[in-house]
Amino acid sequence: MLELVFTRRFAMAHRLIHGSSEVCATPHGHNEEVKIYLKPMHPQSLDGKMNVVAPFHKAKGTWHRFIDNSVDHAFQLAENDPLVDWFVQNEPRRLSKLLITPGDPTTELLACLFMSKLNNFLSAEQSGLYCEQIEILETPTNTVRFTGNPLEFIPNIRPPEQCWWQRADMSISDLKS
Ligand SMILES: Nc1nc2c(c(=O)[nH]1)N=C([C@H](O)[C@H](O)COP(=O)(O)OP(=O)(O)OP(=O)(O)O)CN2
Repeated sequence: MLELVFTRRFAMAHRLIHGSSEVCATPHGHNEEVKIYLKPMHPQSLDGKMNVVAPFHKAKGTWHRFIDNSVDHAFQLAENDPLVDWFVQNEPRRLSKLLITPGDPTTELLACLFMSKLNNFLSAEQSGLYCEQIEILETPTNTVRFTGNPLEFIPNIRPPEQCWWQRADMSISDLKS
């Protein structure tokens, strides 16, 4: 089976407030890498002319725009983190750079949210591709890999239309900014 694999880097900050790691309750940042593995929905042999599964720029274009313009330098916060309200009150112009998650923004959750978002992009573009696996390197020594249906792993607390990871747009929260 032929598979396309793309890697993108991004800077981020987050904090984990629900007790998994005391040091991570202080806002801190990482330079992370996200690696996506794309497969054709209907695999075919190469055609003897173009010989591509899909042109790279078509397969990765929207995803890389999302990572570069929305995710890069975003501050990832749990939706019940009091810092969200702080930004609403004090720096509303920065709300578009808050990435809001149902519970702590761990790398496990991000992997599931990102795969869901990516599959919405690929489906909306009728690319004929789907993301079969995703890896996020949070640090050089910690990686999370996910395969499967992300919606079975994401805490499901709101209707789909109120979940940014289920929309094929550039949003990273459901805040009104
Ligand atoms: N299961 C998870 N555990 C932790 C996560 C996570 O996303 N999922 N995240 C963190 C923190 O973000 C922390 O900053 C990174 O973890 P840590 O192991 O402290 O990172 P190091 O680079 O210091 O790793 P070393 O290889 O031990 O130097 C914590 N836990």
